[in-house]
Amino acid sequence: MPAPRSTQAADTDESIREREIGIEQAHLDQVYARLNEKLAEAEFLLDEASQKWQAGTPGAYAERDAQVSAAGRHLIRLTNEYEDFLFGRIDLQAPDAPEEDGIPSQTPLDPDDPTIAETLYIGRLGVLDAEYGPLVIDWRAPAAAPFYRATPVQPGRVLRRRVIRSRRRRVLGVEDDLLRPDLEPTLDGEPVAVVGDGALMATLGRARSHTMRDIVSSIQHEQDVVIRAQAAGATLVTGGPGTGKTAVALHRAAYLLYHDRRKYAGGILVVSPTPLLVSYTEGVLPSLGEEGQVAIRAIGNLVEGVEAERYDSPEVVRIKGSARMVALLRRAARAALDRRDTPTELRVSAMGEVLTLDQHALRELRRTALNGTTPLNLLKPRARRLLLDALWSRLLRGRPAPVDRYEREELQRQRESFDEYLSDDDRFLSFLDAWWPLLTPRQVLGTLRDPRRLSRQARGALSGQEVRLLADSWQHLGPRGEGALSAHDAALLDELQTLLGEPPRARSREVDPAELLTGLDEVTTYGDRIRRDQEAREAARRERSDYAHVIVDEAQDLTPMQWRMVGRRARNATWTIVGDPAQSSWIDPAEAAAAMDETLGGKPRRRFTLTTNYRNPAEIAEVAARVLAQAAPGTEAPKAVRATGVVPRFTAVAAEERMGAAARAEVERLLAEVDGTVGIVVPMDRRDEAARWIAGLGDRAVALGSLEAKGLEYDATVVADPSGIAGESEAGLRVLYVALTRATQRLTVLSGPLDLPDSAGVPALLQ
Ligand SMILES: Nc1ncnc2c1ncn2[C@@H]1O[C@H](COP(=O)(O)OP(=O)(O)OP(=O)(O)O)[C@@H](O)[C@H]1O
Repeated sequence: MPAPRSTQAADTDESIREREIGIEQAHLDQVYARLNEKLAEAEFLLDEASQKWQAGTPGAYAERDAQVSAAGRHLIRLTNEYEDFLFGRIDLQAPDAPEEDGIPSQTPLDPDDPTIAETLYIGRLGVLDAEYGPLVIDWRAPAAAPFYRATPVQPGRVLRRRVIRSRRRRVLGVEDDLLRPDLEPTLDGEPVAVVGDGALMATLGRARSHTMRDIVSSIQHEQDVVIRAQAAGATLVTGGPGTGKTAVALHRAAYLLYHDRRKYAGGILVVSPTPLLVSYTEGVLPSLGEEGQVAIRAIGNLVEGVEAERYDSPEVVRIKGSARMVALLRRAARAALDRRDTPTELRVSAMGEVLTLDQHALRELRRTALNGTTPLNLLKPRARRLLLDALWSRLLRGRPAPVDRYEREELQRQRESFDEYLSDDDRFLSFLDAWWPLLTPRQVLGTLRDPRRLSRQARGALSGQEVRLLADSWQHLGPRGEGALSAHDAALLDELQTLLGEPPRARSREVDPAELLTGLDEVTTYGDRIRRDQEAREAARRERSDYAHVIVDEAQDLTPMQWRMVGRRARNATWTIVGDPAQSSWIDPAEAAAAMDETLGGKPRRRFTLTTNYRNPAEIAEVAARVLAQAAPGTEAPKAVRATGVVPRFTAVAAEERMGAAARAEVERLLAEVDGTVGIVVPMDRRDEAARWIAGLGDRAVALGSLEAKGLEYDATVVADPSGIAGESEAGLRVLYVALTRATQRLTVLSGPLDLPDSAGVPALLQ
């Protein structure tokens, strides 16, 4: 909160501002001079390393590559960070104790001393001057914490906090908060200057684009506590819309990497609900100097090779998401071994005899093989062994048992050559492949298109109506499961993958060392080197299935099946889980909460709540709260941090056919009123229609289905057909709450006759 301003007798506000900007400019110039030296150093290292190719030994190549890669990364970081590099300053009282383990004391020697004894600058990365003194402190370092944590109630040593706004190399402005105005702090014997109206409000008022910005210069106290919380077990964060959960989660990823890079080298996975939210948030981590170690994935794209392209109806989601699917899939996987062309008899000749296993015998063998929980594809060797045993018993049938050691040894030798002979026998081998086929998850899913088959696997788990809905949702799939899938299908595929196991892979080709050398020779330009480095990291990330830390955004929407899927990637991970039950579009939040609980197992949990809404002005938050009261009675809405004086507009059309024209007119009006983006949110089945309504209005305007709006925000939003959104499913009111909380400046609610608007155009749901 902005503190009262101290006055400076002789100077005008403007000249004080200019002078203070000049002071910060001088510091920034110093920082850039140092950064330039560092850049030159990184470039030199790159050059030097790339010239080492002549050294010729494998060791020299390895060393050269390591240097190229390290210097390249350093260079990327430096050039990335060149924008808006330095953003904060704190002026501190003298500490009561010296630093311990590099962490300065946060308590003052004398709380009533107005003298500023130390000044620290905070930026995106730490920069030391040539004498190793700190020119800029990394925002994640312990010494930077007071920049975020100090409040007038608990100022610690901070007398003045300054946010510095810069573009490229120019300081544009400063915004100060005086934490102890009662003391009238002094700097070098002069009263300290205080400029501006508070940095937070200036930030919140800025126009939004289609990508999220980092909040590194204005993280608030309660958010900072979460970002820096120790990552043991699971960190659970709840908070209403706009409280910064997504922003905090991403900054926490950057913080954890800074804090313990080695520990998190195993990678951090951020699970997001939609691809739209992934692309919206993707730029935040690079802006914080972190990207390589963090994978941000939509929940539907977590399974390698699967891109969720379809949406399921809420009724189908309810079935596919439920833990009841586990038993069904287990049965389906086993049943998939039996296909129309599965052989019903095995007939081979060995040792001069024809040996046969009939359908009954084969069925018994399969039952024995399936006993236990080993993944099916890994059971093929066991199936082979059981077949050989059974054939051997057939061969021995009627023969006398061996009587002495010599006969027993002879029999053993015969058995070995019997096994050897059949293991090479084409007939036996093609029988084995047909009788115990290696299955893919898609193949098993494909078998469930058949309602009769599905109904057999679903006995006791699903009702007849549920079986029909499920089978219908897969009718478009081909016989081997080929075709577009939904995010919920992806979780089923993942479950199947576990049930089936990875079929043994073809061995990778031996690499000719000469080929490697040619590859190195080709790496000539800086761009090549960086690209190769990035490709290698990308490949490593793709292969990764066990992360060191997993962050789940919009966790309230994960179904039990999705929790199982994410859990498989986090067996040894610590967690950060952020969400808001009042925004859940999953029909049974209690079942999902239980699934989360099971996934986390015995891991210790720490809970945090975020309470301030930084997105919606109070006027919009008030309208949303009316739906919250119905959607999640008893839930407290977060407190909006600002008001704009602009109340939401309610517009109603008398006939449904007029909805399109009215929506277009409203979007046009809002485009003229705000500088940034305008989103129109409609029920899921109207999103194509809505896209036509706003066709040609430019890329500042976007049409979204209700579920696609999750986590996103726009300068202005039109929520059309609110009762349509609320009626989409049993979770519809919560989805409407999400839709109503997307705007940073303006909101229009557009109703049709079915919304039963009153004379002021306010739909029944919001009256
Ligand atoms: N400390 C802050 N300083 C500046 N902006 C902030 C701060 N905290 C949050 N914001 C802004 O508020 C908006 C909402 O943040 P975010 O999307 O992280 O909230 P959320 O809790 O995830 O919301 P939802 O639950 O609706 O998805 C974003 O524009 C974010 O940049």
